[in-house]
Amino acid sequence: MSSGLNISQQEAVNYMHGPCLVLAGAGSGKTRVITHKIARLIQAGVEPARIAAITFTNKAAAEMRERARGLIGKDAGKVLICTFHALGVRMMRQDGQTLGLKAQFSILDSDDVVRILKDAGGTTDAATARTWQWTISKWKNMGLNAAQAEAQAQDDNERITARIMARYEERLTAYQSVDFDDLIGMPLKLMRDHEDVRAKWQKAMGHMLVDEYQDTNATQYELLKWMVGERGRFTAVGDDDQSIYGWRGATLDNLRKLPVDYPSLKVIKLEQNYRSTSAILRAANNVIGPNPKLFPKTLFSELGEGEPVRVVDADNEQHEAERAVARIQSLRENSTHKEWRDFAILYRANHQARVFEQALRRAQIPYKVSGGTSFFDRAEIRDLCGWFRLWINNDDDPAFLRAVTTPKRGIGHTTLASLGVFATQYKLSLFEALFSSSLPSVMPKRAIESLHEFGRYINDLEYRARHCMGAQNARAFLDDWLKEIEYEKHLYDGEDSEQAAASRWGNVMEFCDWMAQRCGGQLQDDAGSDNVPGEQRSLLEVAQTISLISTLSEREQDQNVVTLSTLHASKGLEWPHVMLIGCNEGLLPFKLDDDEGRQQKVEENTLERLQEERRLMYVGITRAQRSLAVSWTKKRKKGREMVAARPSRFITEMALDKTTAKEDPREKLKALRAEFAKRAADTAAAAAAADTPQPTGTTPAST
Ligand SMILES: Nc1ncnc2c1ncn2[C@@H]1O[C@H](COP(=O)(O)OP(=O)(O)OP(=O)(O)O)[C@@H](O)[C@H]1O
Ligand SMILES: [Mg+2]
Repeated sequence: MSSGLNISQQEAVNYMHGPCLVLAGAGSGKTRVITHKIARLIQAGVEPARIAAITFTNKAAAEMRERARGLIGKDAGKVLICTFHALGVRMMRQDGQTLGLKAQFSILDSDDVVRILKDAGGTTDAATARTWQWTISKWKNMGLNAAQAEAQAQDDNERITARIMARYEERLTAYQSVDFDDLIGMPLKLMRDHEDVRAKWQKAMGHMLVDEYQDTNATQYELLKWMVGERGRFTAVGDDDQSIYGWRGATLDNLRKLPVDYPSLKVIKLEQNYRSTSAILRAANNVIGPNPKLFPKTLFSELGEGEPVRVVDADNEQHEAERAVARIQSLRENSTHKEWRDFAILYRANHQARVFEQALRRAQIPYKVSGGTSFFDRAEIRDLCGWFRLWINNDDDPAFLRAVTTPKRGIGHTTLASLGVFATQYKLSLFEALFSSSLPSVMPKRAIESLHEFGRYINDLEYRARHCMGAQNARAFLDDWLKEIEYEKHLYDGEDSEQAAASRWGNVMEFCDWMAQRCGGQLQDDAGSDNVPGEQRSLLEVAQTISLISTLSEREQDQNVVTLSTLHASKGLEWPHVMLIGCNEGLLPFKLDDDEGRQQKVEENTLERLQEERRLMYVGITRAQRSLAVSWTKKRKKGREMVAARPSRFITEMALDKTTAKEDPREKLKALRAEFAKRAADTAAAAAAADTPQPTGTTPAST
C-alpha cells in the first residue's frame, strides 16, 4: 500500500485517527497522499461509503476517482469523491426539506442569477446586476442574510443592495432554486441549526479528505468543522503559495486557524517535487520568492536539470499563436512526449484563447478549451434545453421554471410561488399542479388562465415534436417555435450590447442546425453531417438525447487533444509541455485599467492582488513536467488600437536563475530552517519571559 510514497507521505497516509494537515509545495504529491489515504482507510476497515474526498473542480474529482479506481478497484465507486458544491447538493437533496426546499430544486448559473437580479432590482443593465451579484455573494459567504446585510450596511448603496437581496431571495424560494453560494451556506445552516441532521452527517463521515485546502473560504471552513465534529477525523492538503481564489473569498486564515481550532493537529511537510525538472522548479521558486511565507519551504527535484525555460517574444498575438503552434510541432518531432494530450497552453483570461484556437484549427491540431464556458453550458443553450426537457418530462420542475420564465410570459413570481406551495402540499409536480381542479382556491382566475395557456402550449409542442421527422421539418419547426416564444427579442432585450445578443442568437442558430441534422435527411448546407442517409428520427427523440450531452463533455477528458486552459482552471493538473502565454505587464500580473488615482484602499489591495497574481504565475509554471515556454508580445490590442506592451515582471524574476543556477535548494532549505528555528526559539523565549501560554503544534507565524 505504501509503495510509491516517500516517508513523509507514508506518515500522512498512516495517520488516521485525528486531524492532519499536509502543507507542501506544488508537485510534491499532496493529491497522491489523498488517493493513497483513501485506500489505506479502506484497508483499515473504514467503510468506503463513509469516506469523503473533497476536490476543487469537477474535473479534479473525475481524475481522483480514476486514480482511486486504479488503486482500490470497484470500492472506489462507493467513496464520495466530489467538490464542496456537489457535497452541498447531496446534503440539500437529502435534507433540504428541513429548510423548505423540494428535493427537485434547481441550481442557478451565473446568467440566471443576473437575470433574476435585473428583475428584482428593476434594471435592464447587466453590469449593475453583476455588481449586486458580487456583493450578495460576498455577504452570503460571510453567512449574512438580507436582513443582517441591511443592518450592517455602511452606505446607501449597500442598503439598496441588501433590499434587492431580500427580493432576490424571495424569487429563489418561489422558483425552488438555489445559487452557488447557497450550496455551501444552506448545508452549513442545516448542520448548525438542526441537531438531528448534524448527528446524521457526522455519523456518516468516517474520514474527510480535502484537496487544495488553501482555496477554501470561511463558510467552507465552518461546514467542514461541523461535519467532522469533535473527533476531527480529516486530512487537509494544501499549499499557501497556490492560493488563487482570494477574489472569491478564499482565505489563508483557514490555514492559520487550523492548529488553533485543532490543538492535536498533525502537520506534515513534503519537500521533494516529483513533477518537474530542476530548471522549471527553480523558475517557480524564484517567482514565488518575494511573497511572504506562512512557513519555510523550498522544493527540490531529482529529475535532473532538463531543458532551460524558454522565453519567447512575439510581435503580436497572432505571431505569438503561430510560435506556439510551431513549438508544439517541433516538440512533437523531437520529444519523447508527443501525444497531443502532452501539451497545454495556459493563459490569464478566457478571451486570450480565441487567437490560439484559430491558429490550432489552421494547423489542424485537435484541442479543447477548459475552464471557459462549454457551448452546451451557455445560458441560451440551456434555455432551449430547459424547454426540451419539459416536453420530454413534464414533471421536471427546474425545466418548468426555466421555460415558464424564459422568455417572460406574464406569469410572475407570486403566481409561481403559490403554485410551488400548492404543488408541495399535494405532492404534485408544478406541471401537474397547474391543471389541478383545486388550484382556483389558491390563486386568481387570470393567473390560472395564463398557467393553463402555458400548459396547453407545452402539450401542443410535445405533440408536434413527436411527429416532426427529418432535418428540414425539424429546422422549420424550431424556427417557428423560436418565433412563437419571441426568443430573439428576449435575447436582444436582455443584453446591453447588440453584438453580445447577436452572438447569442448565432449560438442558438448553430444549435438548431445541430439538432435538426440529428433528425436525419439533409439540411440545405449540410456537408459535414454524420447521419446515415435515409434514417429519420423525430425531433422529440433527438431532444431526448440532449440529456446525454453533459456526459459527452465529460468524456472529452480522455481525448487526445491539446489543452487550452485558464491558469485558474489548471490548478492541480500537469502536462509534459506547457506554454504560458500573454506574459505581459497588465495581463499577468493583471491590472484593472481604472486602478490609478483611486483612494488608499485600492492601493492596499494592489499589493495583495500582486501577491495573488504571483501565486497564479507559480501555479502556471509548476504545471510543467519537462518543458516550459513563457511568451509575451511587443504589441497588444487595446480597444481597437495596437499599443506597445512590456514583458511581465515575472519573466525577469524567473531569469534570476543565472546567479542561483547552481545553488542546491536543499542547502537553501537548511539555512531557511535554521533561521526559522532561531526565530521560533526567540519568540518562545520572549513569550516565556512575558509568561504567555504557547499554542501547541503551530507553524511559525508569517514573516
Ligand atoms: N513518492 C512518489 N513517487 C513517485 N511519483 C510521485 C510521488 N509522489 C508524487 N508523485 C507524482 O508526482 C506528480 C505530482 O503529484 P501530485 O499531483 O500528487 O502533487 P501535488 O502536491 O498535489 O501538486 P499540486 O500542488 O500541483 O496539486 C504526480 O505525477 C504524482 O504521481
Ligand atoms: Mg494536487
